[in-house]
Amino acid sequence: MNNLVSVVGLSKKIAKKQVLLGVSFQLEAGRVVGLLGPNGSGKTTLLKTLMHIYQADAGEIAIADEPLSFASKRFISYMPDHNALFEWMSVQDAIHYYRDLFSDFDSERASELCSFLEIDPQEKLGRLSKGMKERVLIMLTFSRKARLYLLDEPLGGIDPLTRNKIIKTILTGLTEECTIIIATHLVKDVEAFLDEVLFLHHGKLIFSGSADNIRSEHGKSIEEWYLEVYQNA
Ligand SMILES: Nc1ncnc2c1ncn2[C@@H]1O[C@H](COP(=O)(O)OP(=O)(O)OP(=O)(O)O)[C@@H](O)[C@H]1O
Repeated sequence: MNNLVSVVGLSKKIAKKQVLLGVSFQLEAGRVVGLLGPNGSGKTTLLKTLMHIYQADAGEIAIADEPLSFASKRFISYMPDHNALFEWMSVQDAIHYYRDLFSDFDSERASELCSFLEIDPQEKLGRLSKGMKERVLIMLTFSRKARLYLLDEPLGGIDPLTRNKIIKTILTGLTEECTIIIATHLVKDVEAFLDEVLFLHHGKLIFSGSADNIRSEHGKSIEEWYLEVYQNA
């Protein structure tokens, strides 16, 4: 099977700090991938580089067999780790904003997700709690029919009920044509539904592999394996 994402030798410096160094990995379509690592390990920087917000200093990135360029954004749906929308907007305004920006935006799906996630489209974003803002962002992200979904800490600081709804939304968004990358340090919260993992440590990829192999070859949960790999890094 062809790779949907190919990253070879990716390096990136920010403000003279080497944030990513020689990162290489390949991902097939139809996978949920955990981009895991402690605070400051480079997860957000890697997602922003895949989203073409940051330019790599070195390395090659290809998405769906095309070298990464500004045009790649047409098939990448990105959920940032904070609300990047305007506080004065209503949810409905945000839906219209996304619909105008992205030709793959599915308004019917947005409406279904608003119902499922119990989002009131008339509500102003500035008045929503953190958990409700996360629901709005996940609704917008998965209302697009993208090939690659990049989610930055989608479960950080939210209650278990909201977390379950967000996880269900992520899993119903998975098709054979797309891949979902979830950046998080909350390994336990995501490990049950990951197909692959990437472990980042001080900007280097110190482990990549399939979740099934970790369980069968090493006889460990992903969290146990994560702790062991980082203790020895
Ligand atoms: N704009 C910036 N200016 C200076 N340093 C930066 C900037 N952005 C990131 N860094 C540094 O790069 C490193 C990696 O940051 P990054 O946000 O990618 O890590 P992360 O794994 O996503 O962390 P977290 O889990 O805390 O969100 C950190 O040491 C951070 O301080």
